[in-house]
Amino acid sequence: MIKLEKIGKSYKADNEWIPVLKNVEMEVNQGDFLAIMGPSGSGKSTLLNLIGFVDRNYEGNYFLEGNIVTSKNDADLSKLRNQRVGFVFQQFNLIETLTIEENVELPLLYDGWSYRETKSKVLELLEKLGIGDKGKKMPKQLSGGQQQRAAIARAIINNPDFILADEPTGALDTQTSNDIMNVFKQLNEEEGVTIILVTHDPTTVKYCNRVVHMQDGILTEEVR
Ligand SMILES: Nc1ncnc2c1ncn2[C@@H]1O[C@H](COP(=O)(O)OP(=O)(O)OP(=O)(O)O)[C@@H](O)[C@H]1O
Repeated sequence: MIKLEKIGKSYKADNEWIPVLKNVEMEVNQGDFLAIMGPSGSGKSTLLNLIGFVDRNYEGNYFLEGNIVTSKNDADLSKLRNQRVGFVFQQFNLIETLTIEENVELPLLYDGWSYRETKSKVLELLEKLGIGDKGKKMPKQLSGGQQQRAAIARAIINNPDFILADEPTGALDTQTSNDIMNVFKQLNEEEGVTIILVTHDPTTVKYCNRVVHMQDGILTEEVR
């Protein structure tokens, strides 16, 4: 599904180019639940942004379903981002001035759906994620775990090919972290949703079926 070949990326600091990703080779298959682990500053978020079509300044080749992504322009990349990827972040990143329902329906509206069509789809998904009664609330009125469920709903509402989750349990207590990881696990096992998770937390890794480690921009896969 995703294939990265010899990916390299550097940032310029004080007139010097600092390599952040070095010759990264990676394949992600449909249905994988993959963890990316590694110390702070090792390049995990840089890699995630590249996989999520946020960044296109890198060396090497990126293939999605066998098609090369590397040479696409910004407009094509933003279309891919809207249709193919769901993002989940540590701080939830819900829009504070919109209700939960409105937050979750946004990706559908961007995709050209009418308000009338989105309603039942949003309500069904909120119900499935255990926050069916929270649709009319504002994000601030929900607990961290409930907000993350809403963010997951927003990430999967338009059936993306894969979810990119950047430390999605980093702001949650242990019990709520486990609840959220179980939501991901259920989506992965029951609906075949492909998930790529950046995490510092070894306890979240037991939910994943593959683990890769990033160290100074070099990616290696753990043999399990
Ligand atoms: N826009 C940028 N300009 C310059 N340097 C950057 C930029 N973004 C990231 N870096 C540098 O690239 C390196 C990798 O950063 P990245 O955010 O990918 O690491 P990370 O593994 O995700 O870290 P963390 O776990 O702390 O989020 C760091 O040294 C960082 O300072």
